[in-house]
Amino acid sequence: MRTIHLNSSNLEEFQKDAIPNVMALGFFDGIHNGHQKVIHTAREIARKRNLPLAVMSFFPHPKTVLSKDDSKFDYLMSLSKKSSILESLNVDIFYIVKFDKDFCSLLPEQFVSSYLLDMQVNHAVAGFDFSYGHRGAGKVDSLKRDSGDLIEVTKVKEVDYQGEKISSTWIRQLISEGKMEQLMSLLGRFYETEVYWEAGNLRVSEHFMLPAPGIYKAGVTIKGERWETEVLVPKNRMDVYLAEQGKYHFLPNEKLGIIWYYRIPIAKETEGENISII
Ligand SMILES: Cc1cc2nc3c(=O)[nH]c(=O)nc-3n(C[C@H](O)[C@H](O)[C@H](O)COP(=O)(O)O)c2cc1C
Ligand SMILES: Nc1ncnc2c1ncn2[C@@H]1O[C@H](COP(=O)(O)OP(=O)(O)OP(=O)(O)O)[C@@H](O)[C@H]1O
Repeated sequence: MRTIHLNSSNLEEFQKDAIPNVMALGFFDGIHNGHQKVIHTAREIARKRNLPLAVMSFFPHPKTVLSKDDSKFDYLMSLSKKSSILESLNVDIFYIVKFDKDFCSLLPEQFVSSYLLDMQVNHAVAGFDFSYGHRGAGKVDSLKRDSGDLIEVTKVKEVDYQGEKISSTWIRQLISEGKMEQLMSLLGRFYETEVYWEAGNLRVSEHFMLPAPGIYKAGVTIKGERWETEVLVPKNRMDVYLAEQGKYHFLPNEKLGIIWYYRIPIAKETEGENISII
């Protein structure tokens, strides 16, 4: 899979380089079951039309550019984690478009012309609520018209769970409430946080979330190895502590994956205490 960072200054070079493709569109933070439906639909069309499958996503998240509130945005995964999952879904080209003030002021037709038609998109696939162009004025139902009827469009119906739309926002909320056991139904897997060893602590990597403070049953993965243990998330939600952490010898900046299963209920009286499982 080729990963290409697109922006207004290198766009022309990649327009020249582009080949006819089928493209899935959206931010895809977490690559949940709704996102997977969009990507699988696009992959099926690409296979039938014997064209490469592209995914076009944006970075940073539109909300960090559009909203006045500059509080930290809770990404579910880093771009490299998103890239490795897209590769496992047999995506051929992953475009990451720089989402900045200039980009977000593009009119819908301008976005379709420069980022889809000029990038040789023959067939676009997006979910029912995908929006594009200034103020999100472009909707998936207007995409074919905005392309002058040159792009075939497939709209993916809402994928819901118990009647609610599966969304990255819902997943962020469940993680912040520590309801990790519910994520399998929305993500199709347990949520995994990347952490790294620094100066005697396991710190959360950028663009990953930690669950609410508490003690969790979790899987730990490092260099292909995996074992089950308990993991403490303290109130500062910056570091994590593995049960019997002292017995491991991690290298500086060594990365681990924490796969969260469920929060272990603890008796009320010990709630506030400095729980030591180390
Ligand atoms: C080229 C382009 C420009 C966009 N400009 C805006 C914008 O000015 N305002 C906006 O609210 N959304 C804009 N969006 C839509 C955002 O990508 C996002 O879908 C929208 O903010 C709704 O977010 P949601 O996924 O949380 O519903 C733009 C999208 C694209 C592809
Ligand atoms: N539950 C869903 N069912 C069908 N399509 C979806 C679903 N959720 C998102 N999509 C589609 O997947 C693509 C990526 O979605 P995107 O990440 O932009 O939105 P989201 O998952 O709703 O995230 P957020 O909650 O942050 O807005 C878009 O085309 C969107 O329409």
